[in-house]
Order: sequence, then structure tokens, then C-alpha cells
Amino acid sequence: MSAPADDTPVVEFTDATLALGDRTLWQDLNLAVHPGEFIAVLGPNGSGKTTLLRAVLGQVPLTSGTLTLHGRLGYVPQQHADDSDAMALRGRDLVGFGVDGASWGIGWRGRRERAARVDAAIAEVGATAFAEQPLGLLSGGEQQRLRIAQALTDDPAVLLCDEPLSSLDLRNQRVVVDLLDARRRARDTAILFVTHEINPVLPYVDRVLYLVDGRFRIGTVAEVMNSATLSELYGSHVEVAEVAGRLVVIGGDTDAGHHHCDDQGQS
Ligand SMILES: Nc1ncnc2c1ncn2[C@@H]1O[C@H](COP(=O)(O)OP(=O)(O)OP(=O)(O)O)[C@@H](O)[C@H]1O
Repeated sequence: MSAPADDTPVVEFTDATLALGDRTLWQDLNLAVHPGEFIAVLGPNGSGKTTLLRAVLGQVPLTSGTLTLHGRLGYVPQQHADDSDAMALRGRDLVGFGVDGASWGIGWRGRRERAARVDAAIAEVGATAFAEQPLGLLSGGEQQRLRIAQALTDDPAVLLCDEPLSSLDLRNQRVVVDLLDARRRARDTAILFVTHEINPVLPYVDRVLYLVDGRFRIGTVAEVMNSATLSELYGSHVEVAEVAGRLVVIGGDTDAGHHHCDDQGQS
């Protein structure tokens, strides 16, 4: 059991500031991520979304304030072709990296347990049928399922997801989001989801953390994703419209290329 039975936050930033060189990415951040919560982290390029995940992973120290973790972390990266290993590695090898990579030479019992954890994670994401194939022969969506399986092998209390839908078609985006949501519901796993595009996850998002140029807002979708709040955050006029159940954000720091339309990276 990695997730606490109570509502103790799995990740908690308290008065946290992170500055890199002379740039402050955020200041006085207070954010408690609770078990089972789905938090979307939004903001233009370079606003510090990935760095926030790296801070949670312990790769970047806070400049001030504290970060408290309760439970294990799982990490789901972007889909990308890994040319060097794609044909040499099978799907299940990738998942196996999620189990302690240093555990070779652990004896038969350890090896059996390791295999059982890998099998369980592969089954959880519905990848049993293709897990023995070389990664290079699998589609982007199949590879992303296996990356989620890798993140699940350690029974995480929180999944840190860095644009896991990028370069996936709409059908595969839905498959990946549904897998994450199913895990969240089954095990109360919290999800910290960095994305440029809120619409694919809109039905699942409990709160949004929106970063812009050293400032931020935290709240429900309704509280943050509106014209008044985003205009204040960007310091220029931003229009948020709801079109057929989707959010379209127009304006803001257009140089940063931030836009919520599916097929447009630039405003
Ligand atoms: N180790 C570092 N030292 C100095 N600057 C850094 C370091 N790591 C990241 N940065 C800078 O911090 C800023 C935030 O980067 P980050 O990758 O977190 O942004 P992001 O919001 O994830 O952007 P994108 O949407 O483009 O992925 C960028 O300007 C980046 O160049």
C-alpha cells in the first residue's frame, strides 16, 4: 500500500519558490495534492511546468520553502521514438525498468516477484497482447500504455505526467487518459498532469495550476479558466470561450505559443 488511507497530501508545496538564474518560475506556491486528485498544470512554453515535476522528483532544489512527499512517485513522459533501443528492447523490458533496475542477481524468488509485478502492470494497461514485441514495432499509443505500466510497477501514490498525450491521435489520447483515470479511481492515485491542451482531460480535472511568467493561479476549472482570471494572469486581454463542451483560449502571451485549440500550437 503506497497511498495513505487518510487524506494526507501526497505532494505538498509550502511557501515554495523556485528561481533559476535570475528567473523566478514561481513564488510562494502553496499546493497540497490530495490522494485521488487530478491536477492539470498549464501555462505557456517555458513557464516552468516541467520544472515543477522535476522539483517533485528531487532533480531541482527549491530556492525556498518546503516540499513534502507522502508515498511513492511514478513518472510518465512524452511519447517519443527511442531510436537507439527501439528494436533491441521489448515492451516488457521497458516496463521492467520500473521495477528496481538494480535488482539483478536477486535470486529466483526475487526474479519471480519482479516478473509478477511486470506482468500485473502490463495487464493493468491492457498491453499483454503486444508486450513481447520490440518497442520499435509498436504504435505511439501502445508505447504510451507501456510507459504507464512502467510508472505503475512501483505502486505510486502520485503519477507525474509530462505531456503524455503529445503526438498521439485522439483515439489514443482517450485510451491513455482513461487508463490514468481508471488507476486514480481504483487506487486513489493522485495525478499531476502537465499539458498544453486541457480539453482531452477536461472531464477529469479537479483543479488547475496555471503558470505564467512567474505568476500562477490555482483553482477549479471554472475558477481559473475564465477570461477575467487569465487576463489578469497574462497581464493582457485573454478570451476564454466554451465551444461544444471544449475550452478555447484566445490571446494571452501569443509569443509563447499558448493556445488550447487541438490542431494549433500557436495562437
Ligand atoms: N537547469 C536549468 N538552469 C537554468 N534554466 C533552466 C533550467 N531548467 C530549465 N530552465 C529554464 O526554466 C524555464 C522553465 O522551463 P520548463 O521546461 O520547466 O518550462 P515548461 O513550462 O515545461 O515549458 P514547455 O511548455 O516548453 O515544455 C525555461 O526558460 C528553461 O529554459
